[in-house]
Amino acid sequence: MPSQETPVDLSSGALRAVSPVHRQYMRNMGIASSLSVAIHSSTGLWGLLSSHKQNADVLTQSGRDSVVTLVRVATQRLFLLKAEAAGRYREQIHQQRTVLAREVQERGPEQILAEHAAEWLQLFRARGVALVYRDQTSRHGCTPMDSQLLDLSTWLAEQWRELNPWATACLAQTGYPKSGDISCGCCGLLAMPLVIDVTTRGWLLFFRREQVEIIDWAGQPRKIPERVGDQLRLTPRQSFAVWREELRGQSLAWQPAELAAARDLGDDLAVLASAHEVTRLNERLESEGEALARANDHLHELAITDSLTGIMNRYRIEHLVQVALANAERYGQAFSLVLFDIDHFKQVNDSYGHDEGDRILKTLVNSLVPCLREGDQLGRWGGEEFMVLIPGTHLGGATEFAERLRARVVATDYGLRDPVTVSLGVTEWFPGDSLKDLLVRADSAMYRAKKAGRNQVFTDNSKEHD
Ligand SMILES: Nc1nc2c(ncn2[C@@H]2O[C@H](COP(=O)(O)OP(=O)(O)OP(=O)(O)O)[C@@H](O)[C@H]2O)c(=O)[nH]1
Repeated sequence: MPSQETPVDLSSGALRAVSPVHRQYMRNMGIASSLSVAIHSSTGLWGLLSSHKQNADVLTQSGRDSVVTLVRVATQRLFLLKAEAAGRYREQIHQQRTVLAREVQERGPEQILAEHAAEWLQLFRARGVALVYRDQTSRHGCTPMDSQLLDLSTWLAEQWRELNPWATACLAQTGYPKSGDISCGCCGLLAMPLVIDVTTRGWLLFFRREQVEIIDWAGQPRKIPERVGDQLRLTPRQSFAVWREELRGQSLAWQPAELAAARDLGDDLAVLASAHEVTRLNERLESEGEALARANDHLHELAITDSLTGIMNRYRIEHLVQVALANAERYGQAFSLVLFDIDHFKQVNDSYGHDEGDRILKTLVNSLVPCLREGDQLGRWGGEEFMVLIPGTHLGGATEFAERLRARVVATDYGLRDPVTVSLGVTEWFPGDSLKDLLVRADSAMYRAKKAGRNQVFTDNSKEHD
């Protein structure tokens, strides 16, 4: 045979020399003939059927072929059973995914896990399942504690950047530094990374407890090398006496089908989690938007309202007069203004106090509001001075209205010894008027009413005579 670097694969060779180690083994075991048939699965050597005989015996070709055929038939049956079991498992996982697909976005991943935990524990032959994301944990069954789960997921995120599941039957052998702190007895971990959004990662974690495995070998299976001269030689097993091996610190191994199932369920859970996040975010934005709109309305209301009397403030009534002016210029819509001021209000304050003065202001406003027609606008011009904008009304009608206001003020009971009266100035819009023109005329009319003895209505129609 030509010398070469790599050993020659003789697995399918029918006739080949028996290795010296095997001959030694046969001598050790006191056997003179042996027959071994390899069992291959799609992924490689799966097992070996081995039989021995004490006396030397030559198996005929047909005898050998029969044994090989029998092994093949049995192997096929075995793999068929395994494939059926895998099919049933896939079907169960498929059912779980169908259920998840029907989940509504109102339910968070924690709730979904809580509902399915029992089934998933059974499907994954696990003792505990946990979900870790956004520094929150939710767990079911036998799992490490919350702080340990957070620590474990941080470590996993550093170690495992892939989007496939990561699994071990023995956490202590993975290099996880805090595996000794985990006291729940779980040593097997299947961890599926969840991609919730660009920045948020989570973990779906399944835990298995230690499973002490006792294996009875036909003889010590490990071949121990022995030094012969300056060479190392393998010493094959010495007898068929049962050699018992006890495997500790390991969980059941995670099967490829279980890893695939964890990936499918994890992906579904991640999709549900991100859909849930989007729904929550929208709800929050909506309610924040509504709160903001309410706050804006409130601010606007505050900005245009007189805090003492609750009617419009000067800013607002002045704005409305400007709007009326623009409409009057464009469409010729008439309007009038009444400006009035409480007479000797300083005396009211001086005699009864400022609080009492405030009360008079409020009482006066309340008594006047019922006199207003729809469209009339009453505002506080400042201090004890008020303005009424009367749309669609000429000077005559506005003067009658002002007179009614005056009479109403006098007729109102303020609970004071002295009567409360107002002096009123009335003016009407004329084409070409500016806001200032209107205000000057209304003010001068009111001033003349004061001058004439107060508690009177005066008009300023000076423009009419211009
Ligand atoms: N209580 C109270 N008083 C106010 C308020 N705003 C203005 N005043 C008072 O109203 C009074 C107005 O006094 P003056 O401008 O001298 O006028 P008057 O006493 O009403 O006299 P005439 O206008 O000439 O009839 C002052 O004493 C102000 O302090 C207010 O919101 N509350």
